[in-house]
Amino acid sequence: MGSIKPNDVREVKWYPGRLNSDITWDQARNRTPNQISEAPLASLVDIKSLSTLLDDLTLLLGMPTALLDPQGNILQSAGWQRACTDFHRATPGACINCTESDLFLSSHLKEGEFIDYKCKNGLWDVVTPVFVGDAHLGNLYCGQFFYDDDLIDDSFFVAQAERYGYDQADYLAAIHEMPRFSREQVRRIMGLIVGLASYLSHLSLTNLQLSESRGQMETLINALPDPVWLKDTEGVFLACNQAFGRMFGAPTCEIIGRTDYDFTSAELADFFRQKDKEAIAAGTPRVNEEWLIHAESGQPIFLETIKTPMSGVSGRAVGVLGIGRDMTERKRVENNLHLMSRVFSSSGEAILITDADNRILAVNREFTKLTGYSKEEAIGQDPRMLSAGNTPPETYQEMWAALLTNDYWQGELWDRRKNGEPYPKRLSISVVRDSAGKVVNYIGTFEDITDRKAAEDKIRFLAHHDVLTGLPNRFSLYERLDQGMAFARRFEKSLAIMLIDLDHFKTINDTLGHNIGDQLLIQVARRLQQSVRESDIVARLGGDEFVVVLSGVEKAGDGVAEIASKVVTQLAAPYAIAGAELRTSPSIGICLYPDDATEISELIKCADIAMYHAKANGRSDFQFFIEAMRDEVAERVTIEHELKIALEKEQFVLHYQPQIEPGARRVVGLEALVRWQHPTRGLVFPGDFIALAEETRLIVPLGKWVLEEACRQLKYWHQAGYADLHMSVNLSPAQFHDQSLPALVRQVLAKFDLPAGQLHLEITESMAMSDPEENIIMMQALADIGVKLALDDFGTGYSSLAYLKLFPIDIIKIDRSFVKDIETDENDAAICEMTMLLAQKLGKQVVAEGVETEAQLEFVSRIGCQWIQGYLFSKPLAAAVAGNFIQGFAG
Ligand SMILES: Nc1nc2c(ncn2[C@@H]2O[C@H](COP(=O)(O)O[C@H]3[C@@H](O)[C@H](n4cnc5c(=O)[nH]c(N)nc54)O[C@@H]3COP(=O)(O)O)[C@@H](O)[C@H]2O)c(=O)[nH]1
Repeated sequence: MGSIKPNDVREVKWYPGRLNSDITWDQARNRTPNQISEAPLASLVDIKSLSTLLDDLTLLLGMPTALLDPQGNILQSAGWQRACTDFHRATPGACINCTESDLFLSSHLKEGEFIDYKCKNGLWDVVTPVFVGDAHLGNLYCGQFFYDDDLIDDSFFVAQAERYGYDQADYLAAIHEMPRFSREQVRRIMGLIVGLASYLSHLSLTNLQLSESRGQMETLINALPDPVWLKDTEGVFLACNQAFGRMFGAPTCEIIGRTDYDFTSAELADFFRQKDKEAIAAGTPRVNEEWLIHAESGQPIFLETIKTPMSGVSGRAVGVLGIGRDMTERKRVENNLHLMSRVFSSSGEAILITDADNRILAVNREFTKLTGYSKEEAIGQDPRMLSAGNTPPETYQEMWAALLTNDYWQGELWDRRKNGEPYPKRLSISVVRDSAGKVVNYIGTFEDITDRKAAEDKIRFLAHHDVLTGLPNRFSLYERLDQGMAFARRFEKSLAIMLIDLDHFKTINDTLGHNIGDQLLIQVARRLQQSVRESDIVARLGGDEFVVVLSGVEKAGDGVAEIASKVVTQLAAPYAIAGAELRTSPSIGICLYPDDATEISELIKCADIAMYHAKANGRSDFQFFIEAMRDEVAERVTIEHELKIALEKEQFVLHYQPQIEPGARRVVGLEALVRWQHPTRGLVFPGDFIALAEETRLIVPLGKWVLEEACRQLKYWHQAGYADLHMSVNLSPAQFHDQSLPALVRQVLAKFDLPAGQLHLEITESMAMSDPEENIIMMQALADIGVKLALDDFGTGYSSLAYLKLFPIDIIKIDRSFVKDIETDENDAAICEMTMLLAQKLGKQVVAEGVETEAQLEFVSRIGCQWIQGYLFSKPLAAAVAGNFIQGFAG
């Protein structure tokens, strides 16, 4: 050891103290500087906890101590204030110089070595390094002493005092008070300090290793895709990985220290807690299955967790380790498989699965039920075993082609059950391929379509046929007619279209019942079929309308009339139905394709017009369509239009035909008969427009006008002194069925203040019999008003006597067709007599219509007819003329 050379830090630095026994200063100086640890000491050791240790050590040693990092930053120190003295500490730059030298010195030391050196202030410091492995973590210092063999050169300290402006005396006194140690003492002290350094090295190393292994562990568990967590026995999270954090929707650092209750519903947290407790209580790993919502994805996940209880050193439970595995996909697959197997076994369709070589691998219950083959019988077989052998080979070719290109085929085949019974089936085949596109399986599903086919056939039949007669319906007729027309065009032939309507069928239906009507229609259909060739068409359009289409007709329509005549004869022959003999007759309209029309709808229209003419000409006959009829139709359209205008412009007038009581030679009443004062055609009679007005329902406003006008006129005559006169007004079917009729009658009677009994309302017999039970209600409503009801055209409408008794009618008008030939036709005379007898029996008044001759008058008077209406006395007269007639007749 040399003497102290003051002032120069560097010099001070190069004044070597003594290294520990094995190393010389020069040796230390020539070493490679220590590598500085990247891990700061403060992160490896709890520096604060060293504070007490250094304090105690300083007290014990009588020397200040300090722990510095490799850069010279003081991490912890004790006693330096005293040791350095206020003077030294107050010296700017002094410490820095010291630190620099410390750094240099210590960085060249190895673990376990120490070195002493004299500081700029002339005092000694000793330093030893702290290592972690080869890396230099920091230095432990102690110092600020003199060796006992130091010669204290006061001049050095005086110069120092001067240099730094210290009080010289004080400074020298302080210097002389500084501790003095023998080298042996310092060596021993340093043994302690080196030991402490070694302890810190080991502690740092341990902590570093611990932190490294923790880091590795974290990397490891964070790399796991499955959630992993650690809880204490209270359910507080001690650790978890990032997968777990994602599941709970929080970073791991926020989860640690908290519980399930902070992240899930209380119910779920209770469940987790319970399962944790069970695992801890069991002392062995427990597996649970849990559904929860994954916070990050928002999707429900199915988690299989293994909860392993953890024990401390003492063996006591300290917590539970949880490892979860997201089994959602597997669960979904499981569920799907379960579902598929249920679908397979409980499917209402038969299912068979084959391998790529078309050998049956599996069949379901429905397969066995449908085919009769058990699973055992079917497995291993080719599905051809099911074939009935009558499916065309093209069907199979088409099937395999579709499977090859589309992986799917659907179609209908004929198979045979095990018991030999053939049946039609609807089969769907799907091809299953592996990821390489190779066929693995064929899945066939099929059902027995016997019932469906039968239903389809039935529906097809019903769609094309009339249910009652089994004849082709309108739809089918049009289809066949279309084909027939094409055929006729090709072979230059004609078609004859006959539209057949049964005369008075409605009356038969209404009086004898629908059942009888239906029987009649069935028999008519059979007769029609028997009347023509099989190649001809017989169809029913609905109601009592039939169509017969004769094919292969020569251009001129030759032979059609003969067939039509035959049909009339056939249908007019009596029918035996329900033990009774029934009669009807047809009215037939005939047109020719292509002469009359080339469109189906137009042909039917032509036949209809012709049929209408056949009816108008007296029924039970046929009528060919002629071009002039088309004009009539056009005329009807014109009249309809003109009728509307006539109503608006009040072009109608009433004529009145007197009704006479011949014995008393007085006019008892008048019948109001409407006429149309047409602007160009003159006076038009009701026969030319009433039917059309009825069809178009214009009769309702017209009838209302007639009723009002007739009552107005009656009131006029009453006021003129003929208060006993009654007025007869005709009611059309449309008027009669209008529910507001009674109200209208009341209103009109009230308007003209007429006694109800002097208004007679005439309804035709056929109208009354069209729906007798329903009509009685309206008749009664009118009778209740007090008006009198007359049954017009009696004898023409097939009255049922039973109903006649029930009708609340007062008057019967014998139709003029019976009166006309009363003198010559015994039948007519008999009908008139019978009507009279019946009326007397029922207490009804009788009016004879159409009395034109004295003889007729004499006859009807003789049989007891009270009132007479006819040209013999007067034609219908305009109001003024009728007034004169009343006056003149009475006179
Ligand atoms: N709903 C309504 N129908 C009405 C109305 N006015 C008339 N009619 C109906 O028109 C039918 C024809 O009437 P019309 O041409 O006026 O003929 C009537 C008489 O002129 C005719 N008649 C009377 N006596 C004779 C006769 O001796 N010989 C002969 N050839 N004809 C005669 O009879 C018709 C009256 O018959 P009826 O009504 O049955 O008493 C007519 O039948 C009415 O139905 C109307 O306003 N509304």
